[in-house]
Amino acid sequence: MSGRAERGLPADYIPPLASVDPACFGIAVALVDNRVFTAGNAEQAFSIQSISKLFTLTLALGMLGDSLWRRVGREPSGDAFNSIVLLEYERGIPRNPFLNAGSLVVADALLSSARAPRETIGEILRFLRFVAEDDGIAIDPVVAQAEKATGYRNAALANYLSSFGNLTNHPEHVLGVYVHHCAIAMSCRQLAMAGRFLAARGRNPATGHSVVSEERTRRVNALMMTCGHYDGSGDFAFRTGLPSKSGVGGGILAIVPAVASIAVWSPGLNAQGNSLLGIEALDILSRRMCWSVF
Ligand SMILES: NC(=O)CC[C@H](N)C(=O)O
Repeated sequence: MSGRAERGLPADYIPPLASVDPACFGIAVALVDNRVFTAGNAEQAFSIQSISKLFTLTLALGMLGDSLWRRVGREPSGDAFNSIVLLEYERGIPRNPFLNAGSLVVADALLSSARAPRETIGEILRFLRFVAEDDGIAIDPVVAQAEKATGYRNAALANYLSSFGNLTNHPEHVLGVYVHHCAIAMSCRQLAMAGRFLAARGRNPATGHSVVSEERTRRVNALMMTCGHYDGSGDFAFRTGLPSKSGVGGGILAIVPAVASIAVWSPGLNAQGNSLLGIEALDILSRRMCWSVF
């Protein structure tokens, strides 16, 4: 098999992602007993892309509670992450909050409870720094700018949502928030640390402080299991038995409830836009450690 076939190809529709070295591979495992294990390029920051959507969802649920579910569904779509077709059939209510359309609604909800896009972006970044206990986490402005300049499909989704009355802010502002949270750069170590509250029943296991309620982590984990890998979610659940969220930067955050938060990164993607080697690694790890929740 060629290297290309083994590793997949990095995303190229967001130009800076195409130039990331496909040979990179990193993994970090943060256990709820506070031990952290890393291997490979675990300290190198990469574009977390759609992994950011689980953090914006957590924040939005904290601010709006269950009223968010009037504007976005909780069902897997079986469609690509940037698909527009279902939106027409379902009258502007995205199937789930991890599809691009769904997370545009989540970004809109966050924007409505702040005053300006800049403030909302700052809030998302502060939340990530807080849960990861790491002030070094930042947005990559080159990635944000590139996605803004080339994101015609996301612009179409935002405008379409507006036509159904499911955005309350101007689509430009919602897209601004969206591309910036997708452009957050984090290492596997930082990401694994940030995911600990999902493994530790809503608490930071190091400090014992509550981040969100236990019930909310159960719900976010359930959505990750059913929708976290888009039209690859069923296969990922079948192989690993773990709630998990992928991004087109090649990162995956997987949660072993009550045990660990795992971040893995390899930029080459499979046909569904999920990290090919990342899935492979989580499959092996989950089986060897008997970490499937089933
Ligand atoms: N699956 C992803 O990571 C997609 C996120 C990317 N920012 C996009 O909107 O296309």
